[in-house]
Amino acid sequence: MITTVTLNAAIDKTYVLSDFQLGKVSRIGQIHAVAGGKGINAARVLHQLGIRTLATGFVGGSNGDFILKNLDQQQISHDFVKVDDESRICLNIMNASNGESTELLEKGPLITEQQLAEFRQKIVLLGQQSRIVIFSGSIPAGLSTSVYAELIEALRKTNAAVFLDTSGDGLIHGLKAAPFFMKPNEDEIAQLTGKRPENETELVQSLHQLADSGIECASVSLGASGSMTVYKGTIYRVRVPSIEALNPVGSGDAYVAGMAAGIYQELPIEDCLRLAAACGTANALSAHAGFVKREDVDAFLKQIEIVQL
Ligand SMILES: Nc1ncnc2c1ncn2[C@@H]1O[C@H](COP(=O)(O)OP(=O)(O)OP(=O)(O)O)[C@@H](O)[C@H]1O
Ligand SMILES: O=P(O)(O)OC[C@@]1(O)O[C@H](CO)[C@@H](O)[C@@H]1O
Repeated sequence: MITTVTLNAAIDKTYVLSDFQLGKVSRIGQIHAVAGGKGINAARVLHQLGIRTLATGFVGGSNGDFILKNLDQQQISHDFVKVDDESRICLNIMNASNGESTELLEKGPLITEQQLAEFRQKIVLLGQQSRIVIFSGSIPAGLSTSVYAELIEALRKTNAAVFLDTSGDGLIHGLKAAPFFMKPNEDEIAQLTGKRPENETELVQSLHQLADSGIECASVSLGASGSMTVYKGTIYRVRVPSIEALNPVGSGDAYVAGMAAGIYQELPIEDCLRLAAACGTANALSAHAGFVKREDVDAFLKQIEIVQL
């Protein structure tokens, strides 16, 4: 089983507008609301790939009830700690006239020490039953920025391989706990190494820097330009087909899910990278974050180019 952790679960609301202008009244055409947050998105993609998955983390209030009901409707197994405060809403405003998306992300509920202790116990039990545990997304109020590092340490006594996909101080602390896999984007690699890579040579240097700090596998995702990965000291450059992206929000989560699915199925590393990239690209074809169609993934698998540098 693969367990995904979403400490800051959300209702992901997407408004599709024919033309969005700041400072003007807009009436919404299409509305879509779904259980979200990065770990839940990854769980949905894993489920769509047919991998046994369980989603955990914290949910609260009526938004939390919506999230659990929506996961049930999608037949995604879950085991969340319930909190008193309200889970957040993350709003994505899609401007159909130019394809731009604007994200408004609430900070999420307050988590108490006691609720964190309950979660710590749960994740260790789930870690014992999982081959992979994926930690994704922002850290809700009340929790320290070292929470991912602490939870990764708690999982050390299990055999689960840990994936970490977050940003800011949580990412910087998390790196010190040496997860098996990380997927920073270009902004996040700059937070980790202190320098934004300006070209491929600098990107390679940044990846070697991550490997030197004890990460077995790290991918920097580059949106439509694909990704670059270091695995056991070797660098892989992955290029993706050019597509008419509808909504790339959640492509990073789909990439992480594809990578986890590959490692879970013990595929060779190049096939893991192919599956990760195909899932990321397939997600960009969907209007909603964390959705892929199996036929799109299969079609893209044949079009991904990988070279060892
Ligand atoms: N426009 C696109 N065209 C083709 N593939 C894409 C596109 N956008 C994303 N991808 C695929 O998805 C992967 C991850 O995307 P991206 O780099 O945007 O992640 P991210 O910044 O973490 O996204 P998010 O935080 O919204 O989940 C890319 O490496 C690529 O394989
Ligand atoms: O605030 P976080 O946890 O960093 O990001 C939350 C979020 O923007 O990420 C997903 C896309 O990757 C969305 O489903 C969700 O709304």
